[in-house]
Amino acid sequence: MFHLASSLYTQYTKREQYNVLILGLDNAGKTTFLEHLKLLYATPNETKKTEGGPDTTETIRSKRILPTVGQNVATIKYEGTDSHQFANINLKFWDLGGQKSLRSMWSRYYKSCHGIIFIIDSTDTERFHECYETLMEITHDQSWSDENNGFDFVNVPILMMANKQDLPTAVDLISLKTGYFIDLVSELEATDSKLLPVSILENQGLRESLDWLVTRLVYNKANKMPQYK
Ligand SMILES: Nc1nc2c(ncn2[C@@H]2O[C@H](COP(=O)(O)OP(=O)(O)OP(=O)(O)O)[C@@H](O)[C@H]2O)c(=O)[nH]1
Ligand SMILES: [Mg+2]
Repeated sequence: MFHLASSLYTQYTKREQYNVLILGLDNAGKTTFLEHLKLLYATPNETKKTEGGPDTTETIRSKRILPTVGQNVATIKYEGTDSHQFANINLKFWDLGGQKSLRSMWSRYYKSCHGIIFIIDSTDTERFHECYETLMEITHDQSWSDENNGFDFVNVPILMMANKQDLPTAVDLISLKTGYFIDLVSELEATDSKLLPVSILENQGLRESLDWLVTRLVYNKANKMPQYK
């Protein structure tokens, strides 16, 4: 009885926290994305920002973002587009360096993550195959295997963001799905995944992307319990 009461108390007074990894090749836009999120959403210790908020695009453009060596971490208070849905959720993001020599470090974070955001530079057609191979390595990594649960494959939702859609050379979503990434779409069929077009720099599609991810994180709770903070 005490356990039941205490777990109900926790559920109603604490926020759920989900850990999300931001992965992708170097120059995809991962750190730019994290910087945008920090401007778009309040942090757990802040109150809600003023109506309208800062102009994220101009603020981000004025920042000099260097290639990441190591990690950037930030936690935000999630607010869905529909404010009644999914209240009391924190998202903790890890933005990891995407250079080839740094990718072997990613798997250390898989066990503790609840979801993955994989960012693709939609203009970098020469490296689409590398994107595909990198995603396949992530989903088949042995760190996911868990004898207790019988998993030997990725068991968290994967949101792929086809970034830099503001540029004229960007490949659009349909062409990506039916052309360059057709194998990817069929390989990931059984996985909880989605490919969405975005422009991080222009702040296009970011809230919608997070809404999809949060819905899936909550749906996957039975496999990966959130932390309560
Ligand atoms: N045009 C355009 N440029 C973008 C967009 N998002 C990011 N960039 C640019 O892409 C470049 C790389 O961005 P980063 O955020 O540093 O990329 P990263 O994925 O963190 O790279 P690593 O840290 O090396 O793994 C920067 O010059 C950004 O301004 C976008 O939506 N549109
Ligand atoms: Mg970076």
